[in-house]
Amino acid sequence: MRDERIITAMGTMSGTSLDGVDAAILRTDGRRIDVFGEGAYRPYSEVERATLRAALGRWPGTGLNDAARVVLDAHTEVMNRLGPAEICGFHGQTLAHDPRGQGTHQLGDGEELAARLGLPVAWDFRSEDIRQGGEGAPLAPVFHHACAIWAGVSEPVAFLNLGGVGNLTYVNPTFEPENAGALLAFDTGPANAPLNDLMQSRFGRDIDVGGALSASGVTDAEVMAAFAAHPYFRRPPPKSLDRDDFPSLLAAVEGLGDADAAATLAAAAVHGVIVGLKACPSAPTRLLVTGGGRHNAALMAGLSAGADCPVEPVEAIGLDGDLLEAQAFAFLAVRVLRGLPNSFPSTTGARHPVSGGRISSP
Ligand SMILES: Nc1ncnc2c1ncn2[C@@H]1O[C@H](COP(=O)(O)OP(=O)(O)OP(=O)(O)O)[C@@H](O)[C@H]1O
Ligand SMILES: CC(=O)N[C@H]1[C@@H]2OC[C@@H](O2)[C@@H](O)[C@@H]1O[C@H](C)C(=O)O
Repeated sequence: MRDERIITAMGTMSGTSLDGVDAAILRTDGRRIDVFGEGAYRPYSEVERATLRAALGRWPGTGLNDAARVVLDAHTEVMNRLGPAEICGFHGQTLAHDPRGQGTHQLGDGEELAARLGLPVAWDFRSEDIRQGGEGAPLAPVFHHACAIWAGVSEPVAFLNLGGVGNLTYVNPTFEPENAGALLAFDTGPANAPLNDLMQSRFGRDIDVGGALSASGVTDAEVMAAFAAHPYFRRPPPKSLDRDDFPSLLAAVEGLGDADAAATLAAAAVHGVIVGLKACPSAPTRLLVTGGGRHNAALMAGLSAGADCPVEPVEAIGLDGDLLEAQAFAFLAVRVLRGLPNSFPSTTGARHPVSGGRISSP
């Protein structure tokens, strides 16, 4: 008999921005969201961030003990602040992502985390999808679908996560996620990562707060034209990216003044989304933005100018854009537990729906 009990799950996400770990509680049966619980955030310290930054691009077995300890300590700390929960979804820290080559690498040992927390931990969410021919990302789409249902959305909408990388999910809530036409998902292009890198190299700061610098500059047409010609934008979805897949973008703005460089990087992030919207099976009725980039006024203004539908933060339908990805991994953990698929041919390109993930018990 199908297990339909609603259980309390905790999820965590430490994204490509390397800012810190988000954690959140969610009650679900793995199909529908029952109720959202509390959330917590544990920023990485400067020293921890430097350790993780130095590990970017590295694969397992390459002497990552210090970085692994940073990931586990930060997760244990933030997860101990929340609870109780019956299972944890642990995404880990993505260090490298090369789905057609070496695979994907999320640093963090779920077995050790389970022992530390005394709770079952679902982890390693992406590798099985890649083994089944998928991109291994994005994985939040099935959760976006559940969010649309939870919010009572009845028309097709698009969710856009503006993290280090951008990812877009088209949701038609009239179909269940496993049915054709319900979902289309893909990474749109670089989002905040190049902007953060620019702020770091020019000002020693982490982010362009509010998008103030980006909003004060002028987009460089030549850099944009070269960026827009990148073959990624001609590739049909599903498709995914690594954090640093567009190294030439940062190099291209080197000769520009600070404001124009920032404006150009923001315009580049917007470009990927506008191209992506055109790939949707039907025009979304609204673009619901989650992730830190929704706080960047230049990104939001660029999206509003370029999209053919209203652009709003996910708060417009009652969701919390700071916690959505952590909540997603709580939801995905319960789906792993119940053997429900977390990815589909239309979200990652896998040959068939894949549950993925593994569960380690304490
Ligand atoms: N107030 C703000 N103003 C401007 N930008 C912001 C603000 N707050 C956050 N950001 C941007 O959002 C980023 C963090 O977003 P988020 O936490 O969604 O990304 P992530 O989870 O690390 O990445 P990903 O979704 O790619 O895994 C920051 O690094 C910064 O660039
Ligand atoms: C490999 C990896 O960690 N990818 C992340 C990253 O951050 C945004 C984008 O690139 C997305 O593909 C994915 O995260 C979200 C949570 C996802 O899997 O849905």
